[in-house]
Amino acid sequence: MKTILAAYPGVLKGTGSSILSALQDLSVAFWPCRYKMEKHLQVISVLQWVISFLAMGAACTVLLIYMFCTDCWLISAIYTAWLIVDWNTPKRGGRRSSWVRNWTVWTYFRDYFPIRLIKTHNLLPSRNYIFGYHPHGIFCFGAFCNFGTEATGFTKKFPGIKPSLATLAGNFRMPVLRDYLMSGGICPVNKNSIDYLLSCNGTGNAVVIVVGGASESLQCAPGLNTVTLKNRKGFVRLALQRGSDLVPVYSFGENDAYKQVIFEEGTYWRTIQKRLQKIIGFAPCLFHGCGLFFGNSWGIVPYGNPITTLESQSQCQKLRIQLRRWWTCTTQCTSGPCRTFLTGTRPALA
Ligand SMILES: CCCCCCCC/C=C\CCCCCCCC(=O)SCCNC(=O)CCNC(=O)[C@H](O)C(C)(C)COP(=O)(O)OP(=O)(O)OC[C@H]1O[C@@H](n2cnc3c(N)ncnc32)[C@H](O)[C@@H]1OP(=O)(O)O
Ligand SMILES: CCCCCCCC/C=C\CCCCCCCC(=O)OC[C@@H](CO)OC(=O)CCCCCCC/C=C\CCCCCCCC
Repeated sequence: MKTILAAYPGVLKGTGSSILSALQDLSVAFWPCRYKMEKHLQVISVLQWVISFLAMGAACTVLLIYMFCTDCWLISAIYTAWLIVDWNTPKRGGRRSSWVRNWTVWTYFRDYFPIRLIKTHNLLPSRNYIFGYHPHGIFCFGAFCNFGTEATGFTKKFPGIKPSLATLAGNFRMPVLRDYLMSGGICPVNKNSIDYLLSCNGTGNAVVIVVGGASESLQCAPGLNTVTLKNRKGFVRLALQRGSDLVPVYSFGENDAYKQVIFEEGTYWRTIQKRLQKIIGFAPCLFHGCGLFFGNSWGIVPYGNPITTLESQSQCQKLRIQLRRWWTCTTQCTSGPCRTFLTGTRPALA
């Protein structure tokens, strides 16, 4: 504000200088309050989301069951009936709400880090896409903000493309959370849900898969860019089977949101973490961010480090040519890794 006011001193010379100094005093008086208010709103926006991520599913489930034991049992009964009727909606394209995706709270969420989405190539609404997103980080802030909301302007940058961020199917068994997730266009990450979007939902679909998944979140720490990709071929197989294009997406800074105690492979705690992850689906990461009131204290508020998400060129054109050669060679060989590939249906290579 001061810079703008100072930019016009020539215009307000003489009698105007007292007005200018009064305006500058006024702006100084209000400016820190406005700036602080913005920062507080940003922290609250991120904190409410992290608490929702961690506790909304469990909390709503407990509340629904508890309400059955109160005078409000009818509300629980009606919602439960709705849940049964609506059970498969998440796997059938969900229920996206542009109103929820455009909530102002997501702009404060974006500005906290800040999160930026950089477009490098156009995408065609006549095609379907699988975005391979990396890295997971702890809570996939970049994936959620860019593809679960309109805060970074996805629809403006990619007109005609509908992003569907894929997350663990277990989330869609949680009352209220399932509806909240679907409003952001978020869908289950299982095969039949992705298949539906790529083959029964028209074109212009972009299914965003955080390829490394929960196991990749166990590898994240500030400054590290470890991705879990080696044995992950399912998303490629799906793209080939459905004739969709693959788009690599990388979020620089995603791993800088929290600090994590990373246990060495083979140690007792690492084994416990991986076993738990297999059982419960999500990764029991030992992480911390900063506190709510004191900057140097520990808490679940992420560190405000920039997250820059880069959407790269659709790789399918190159991939198609390579795979055409690979497919030709595999159909002539009957042993080795090719057999694995041969068991899949023939990719729809154009
Ligand atoms: C405006 C709305 C506001 C709402 C706000 C609400 C509050 C916030 C609350 C809530 C969170 C919001 C959401 C944030 C974002 C979260 C992001 C995630 O959830 S990342 C986890 C999902 N990504 C994966 O699991 C990747 C791996 N999965 C896949 O690629 C696909 O599932 C698929 C079908 C392509 C897998 O194909 P294949 O079965 O051939 O598997 P192959 O590519 O060989 O990879 C094997 C790995 O994939 C896992 N996998 C396979 N199917 C899976 C499935 N259905 N679910 C989970 N993992 C699966 C396996 O466990 C294995 O992982 P192993 O190596 O053991 O750690
Ligand atoms: C101020 C209030 C804060 C509320 C804190 C409640 C604590 C709840 C503890 C554990 C529940 C965590 C539920 C996580 C739900 C995950 C939903 C999801 O979709 O995750 C996606 C998944 C794959 O992408 O993401 C991850 O796996 C990344 C890690 C998620 C962070 C989980 C951190 C849990 C930390 C410790 C858990 C301790 C072990 C819990 C055992 C539970 C036994 C049933």
